[in-house]
Amino acid sequence: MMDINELARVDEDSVFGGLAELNHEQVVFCHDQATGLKAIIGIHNTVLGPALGGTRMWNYASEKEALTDVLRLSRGMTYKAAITGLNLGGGKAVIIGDASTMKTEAFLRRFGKFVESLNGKYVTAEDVNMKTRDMEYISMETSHVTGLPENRGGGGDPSPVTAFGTYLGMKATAKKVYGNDSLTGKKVAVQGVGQVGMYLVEYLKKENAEVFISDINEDKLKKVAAEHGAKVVGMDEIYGLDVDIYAPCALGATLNDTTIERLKCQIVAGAANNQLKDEKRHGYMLMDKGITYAPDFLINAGGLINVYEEHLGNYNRERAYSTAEKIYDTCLSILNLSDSQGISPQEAAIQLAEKRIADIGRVKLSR
Ligand SMILES: NC(=O)c1ccc[n+]([C@@H]2O[C@H](COP(=O)([O-])OP(=O)(O)OC[C@H]3O[C@@H](n4cnc5c(N)ncnc54)[C@H](O)[C@@H]3O)[C@@H](O)[C@H]2O)c1
Repeated sequence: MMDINELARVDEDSVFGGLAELNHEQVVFCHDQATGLKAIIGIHNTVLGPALGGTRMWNYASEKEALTDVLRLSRGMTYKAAITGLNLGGGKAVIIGDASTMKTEAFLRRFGKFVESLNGKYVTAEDVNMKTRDMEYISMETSHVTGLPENRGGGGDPSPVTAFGTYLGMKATAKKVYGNDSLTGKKVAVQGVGQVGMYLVEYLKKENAEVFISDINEDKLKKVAAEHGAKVVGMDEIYGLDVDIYAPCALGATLNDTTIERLKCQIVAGAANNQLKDEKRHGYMLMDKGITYAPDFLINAGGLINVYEEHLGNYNRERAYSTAEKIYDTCLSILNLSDSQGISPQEAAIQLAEKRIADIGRVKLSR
């Protein structure tokens, strides 16, 4: 299989090149003149189950950029579900446009009709710029939707479960690196104190870690600093801090040539998706610096676990937390595999995920 970073180099005009190289099953282009809807649904793999993944609405600079995003994101969902032991495939949708002006009821319901036309092969949920209210409109046209509000039988905000899983992944990595998983007295730099970051800070402070935070949003910084006694640092300063753990909880690609050079930590463990700018190269660059990386798609899987619980029916938050607890053991076994095989933790995680898909795929074909 081609390295994900090769995707950007696939022939500009070759849509099928991108699909074939990342092994996508199907990509659906949705267009509706009346509402102005332009969406792409990427179905990467459905061997383990229906392709569940959120819908992201973004003002993409080009259609090519939107396609690249949906291909990368849907592939990530396949691995996230597989490594977490869920019976789900990987999918994602992107809607091209301005979320602040275009999301009318008709627009969202038209998108719901497209989701419905796939007969459950793709199940949607929230992602960037999509809220539980939007899911309610989508649900008026399709039952293949999760992330509904709690008063509609849904699982509500998945962020606390994501933060819990990330915290356990961080502890498992500490166990591997320091021989015990206590974070007491450890210095942890949390980049981004949004929905996930603020809950993560709460877990860390409860365990008496020393927490440093950065964010572009001054109000969030003030609130989290006041509530949990975290120390505010500059947006750029966070990379060079003398800390034990760096937890990226804002955007992707913050682990790159420039930032890795500056890191002084022994562990990177955070919730952001696609933290490694170049999955392969930067995974190994961290290893060469002696920094242990907790694979992002594994330790941030709490949110997917939460919507999976909802998808199964009779949503039960306790069950979601108890499934998320398994992230600790899975993370440790991946770090051990990475050690024994001399490969990066990200590569080890992808290997394990692909093995589960292959094994279960054979079971499904057997008589
Ligand atoms: N919410 C979930 O359940 C969930 C699940 C899996 C993965 N994730 C990933 O975790 C990350 C955080 O998700 P969230 O739901 O907390 O999002 P959010 O939008 O609530 O929080 C992100 C925070 O990062 C801040 N930020 C943006 N750029 C920054 C920068 N350069 N430096 C410092 N802070 C910056 C924002 O101001 C915001 O407060 C995202 O990458 C998301 O894809 C979230």
